[in-house]
Amino acid sequence: MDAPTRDDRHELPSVDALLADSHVVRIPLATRFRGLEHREAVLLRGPQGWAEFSPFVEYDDQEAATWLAAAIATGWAPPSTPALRDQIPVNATLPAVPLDRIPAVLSRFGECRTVKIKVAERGQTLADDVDRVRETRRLLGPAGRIRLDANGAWNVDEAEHAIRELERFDLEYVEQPCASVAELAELRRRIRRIDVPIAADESVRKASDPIAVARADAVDLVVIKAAPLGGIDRALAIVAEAGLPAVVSSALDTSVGLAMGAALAARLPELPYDCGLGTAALLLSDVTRTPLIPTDGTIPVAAVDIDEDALARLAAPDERAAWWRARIARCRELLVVGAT
Ligand SMILES: O=C(O)CCC(=O)C1=CC=C[C@@H](O)[C@@H]1C(=O)O
Ligand SMILES: [Mg+2]
Repeated sequence: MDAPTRDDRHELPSVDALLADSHVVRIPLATRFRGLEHREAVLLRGPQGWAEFSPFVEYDDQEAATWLAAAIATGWAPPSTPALRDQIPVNATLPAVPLDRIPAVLSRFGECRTVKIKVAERGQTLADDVDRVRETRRLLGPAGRIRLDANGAWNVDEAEHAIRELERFDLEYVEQPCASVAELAELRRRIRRIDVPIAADESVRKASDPIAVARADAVDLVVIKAAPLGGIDRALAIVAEAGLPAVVSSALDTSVGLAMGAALAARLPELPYDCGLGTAALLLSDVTRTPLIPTDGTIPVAAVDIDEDALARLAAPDERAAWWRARIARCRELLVVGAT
């Protein structure tokens, strides 16, 4: 699979065109997630509508350029395939919070039947994970679905041990239990007898070859994120080539980025799992008056109406805005180089 460079259906917009109607926002999170208390993002208005550029600040320009390709594909090119559905079932996402905070965090997501729980958090133990999963199962009841995400933090022995401890809570799947494709393959071989599927996330979105994990037969399903994979068309191509069931998930985006995720989920031929697109519930504010917070466990597939007042209210400090604009210019340059 080639890295995304430029889309043949549109010229790469100039830096001036990209920044002409751009707004850098800094949004407080309701719950610390991924070590973050604020989420920074740039909203860009292209001829096709609003797009989001929000690679995490620690990512290098090469990795961030793929997110810019996704934003350009959204704001500057019409979708190339039709949507197949207009509502997307989503999961609640539970950060590694203390037990007494679980009900408050889950209540932000409304009536979701599925919860993804973060495990293997730095500074915590397996006992903390067991307690968090047990409490969530108690709150959700036996019909609810529970999936875990370890963000690659376990080695193979730790992952095997943890999954054997946690499987009694009835797990839908475990996302990225180990970091490398080789470890995932080894883990999958070891736990073959217990019925806990393994999903790849970082092994898809951060890999130079996003199909390698599927080719190695190392996982049962893939997690797909539109922004880090260069946009909807490229993500659809990756799912088709991987030949595995896919879960569309967010990058902790604003509702504009979530709308791109929903548009991707709407275009997958099959959608067997609830998607990780409920994360507007983790933000204390958003760039629209109608944020994509789940209602009855779903979000709609639709463009988002931007609230200009919110853009002003959430505007990032000047030095952060300048940093993001410079980043966009550098990333665009990388897309130009990649295209020649
Ligand atoms: O999948 C979900 O339920 C929500 C999205 C989510 O978990 C993530 C969003 C952004 C960054 C990641 O650390 C994290 C993930 O690893 O999947
Ligand atoms: Mg993940």
